[in-house]
Amino acid sequence: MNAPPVIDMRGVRKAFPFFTLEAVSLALEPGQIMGLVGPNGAGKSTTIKLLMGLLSPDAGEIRLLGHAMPADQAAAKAGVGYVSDDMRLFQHATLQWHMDFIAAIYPGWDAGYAATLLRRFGLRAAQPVKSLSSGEHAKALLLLALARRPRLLVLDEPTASLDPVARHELLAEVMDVLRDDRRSILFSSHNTVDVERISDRITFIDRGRVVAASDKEDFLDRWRRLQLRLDGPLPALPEIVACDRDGALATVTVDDFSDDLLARLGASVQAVQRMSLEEIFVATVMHSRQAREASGS
Ligand SMILES: Nc1ncnc2c1ncn2[C@@H]1O[C@H](COP(=O)(O)OP(=O)(O)OP(=O)(O)O)[C@@H](O)[C@H]1O
Repeated sequence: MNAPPVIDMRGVRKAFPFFTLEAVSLALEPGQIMGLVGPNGAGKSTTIKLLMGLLSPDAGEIRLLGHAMPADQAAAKAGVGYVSDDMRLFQHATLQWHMDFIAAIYPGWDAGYAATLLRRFGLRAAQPVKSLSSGEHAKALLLLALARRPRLLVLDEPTASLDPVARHELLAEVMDVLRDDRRSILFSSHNTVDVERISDRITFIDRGRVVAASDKEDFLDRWRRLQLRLDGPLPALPEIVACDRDGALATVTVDDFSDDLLARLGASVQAVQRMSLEEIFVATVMHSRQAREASGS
């Protein structure tokens, strides 16, 4: 029998006075890492707070490790390590105090791994939390979540306050977690380089809606930027997402690229370029905004 999804959100809606998260569905299988990517204010943190039972949905269903949320959140959270950048530790206590506190609550606490992470992250257990820099604070939160060895890690913008070296170390640790193929990770970011590096699944979200969701490799395989020389108008093909034309020369962005598409373009193709996840993200968001503006939604 297949293991149930670790995250299963269906048709979730949450309305705030100036923002609505609408029809959000997410599914994450055991052993996978999903990047939830969106611009500022897209609804990433709101989605994660709904998933963690910190907000109640107006509509839709949420299951976390098989438990209905928010009703069964105590059972679900025993298996989830959650870190967000608005979390605060006890300012006057040391990191060691926090490690002892978490170890007393969670039976899965791995003291050896915590000691390894302390060294790797360059943290000192005896240091009071109030004297940590913001990057050290972020690393301390991650250490406390990782060393519990949870089945699911939920990381809201885990690399936002880290320098490039610390980001690299953190992502290496995160990937290490997945050596155990029953563990899974959901992390949100607007850093597409990080997401491209470590994700299996990617969900793009913009203005409260999921605008694309796919395996990372599918995204990278499907999208291309074409340099064309055209004699007449560009044919209206469904794969064309954007076109920047200057006389006979055009740069065309396409989704669902194929050799057959090249034949249907009826143009002289000067170059076919693969696109980075960042370019795909920007093209997807701009295309979805144009479609929404055209339909008035
Ligand atoms: N408790 C709340 N009450 C009212 N509005 C809220 C509340 N929480 C979030 N919002 C609004 O919901 C929208 C989405 O916020 P959210 O924090 O989910 O975005 P985000 O994608 O995580 O953004 P960022 O990358 O900037 O952190 C924003 O416009 C925000 O103002």
